[in-house]
Amino acid sequence: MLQIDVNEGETVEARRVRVASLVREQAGADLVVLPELWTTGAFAYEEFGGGAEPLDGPTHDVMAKAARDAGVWLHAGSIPERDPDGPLYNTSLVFSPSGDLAAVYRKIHRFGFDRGEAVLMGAGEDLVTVRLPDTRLGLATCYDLRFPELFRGLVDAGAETLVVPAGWPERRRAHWTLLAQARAVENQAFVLACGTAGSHAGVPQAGHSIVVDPWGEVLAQAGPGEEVLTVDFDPGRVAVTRDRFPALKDRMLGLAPPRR
Ligand SMILES: NC(=O)CCC(=O)C(=O)O
Repeated sequence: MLQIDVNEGETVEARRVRVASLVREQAGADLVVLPELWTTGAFAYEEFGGGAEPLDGPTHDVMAKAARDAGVWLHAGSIPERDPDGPLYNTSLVFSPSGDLAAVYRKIHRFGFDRGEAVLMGAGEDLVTVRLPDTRLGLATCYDLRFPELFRGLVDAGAETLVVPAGWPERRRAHWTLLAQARAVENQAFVLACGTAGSHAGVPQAGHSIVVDPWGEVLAQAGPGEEVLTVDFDPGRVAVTRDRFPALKDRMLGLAPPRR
């Protein structure tokens, strides 16, 4: 996971080139993950319009090439997407090792309540999973981490590794670690939660990207600054955990609401 520093002292163009080179350095990895809105910064609301790009825009092109050059699956984090026929979206892109766009996920839960992303961007409507050779990824973005029903939907669709690019603020770092572990334990899945470092629009970022296993153990956690967090895990542990402790099979679906 590449925990990118999103300070304002760097242009979007320079950051794209720098991040592409970091991706290339990961040749030999199976999967590389980037954070949410790392081009503009997740809280740089004024930059969303100017920084927005179509799905086949410059970030797509640079990241497709980086994935191909490195020969890795690449979750390229998210971009502010300009849909020619609609609003902006906070959209994640996943590339195969041959550089093909394998999946697109538009963030479903927008952050900001009555301001920021919540009013500037449209809400995605579709759950997205991606088949990799050894696991199925389930895609979510940042604030989505607070909504367990989204993750249950991904698990029902076969997800075993839940990938959460984020731009999580330092102020709520305790929630970040707790929620990443909760989503892993309740879904008996790996959680790869990749945040940003630095500060933008006056919002210090939490960093502390985290990898949690299906038993809720933290396999690796980054510090506060820019960092490449490398972790080795066996995706087969999901099936073993679900088999030995089959709590997911005890779900009681369709419970009736209380009578009064
Ligand atoms: N970019 C985001 O979705 C921020 C989410 C956040 O700050 C929170 O859930 O807390």
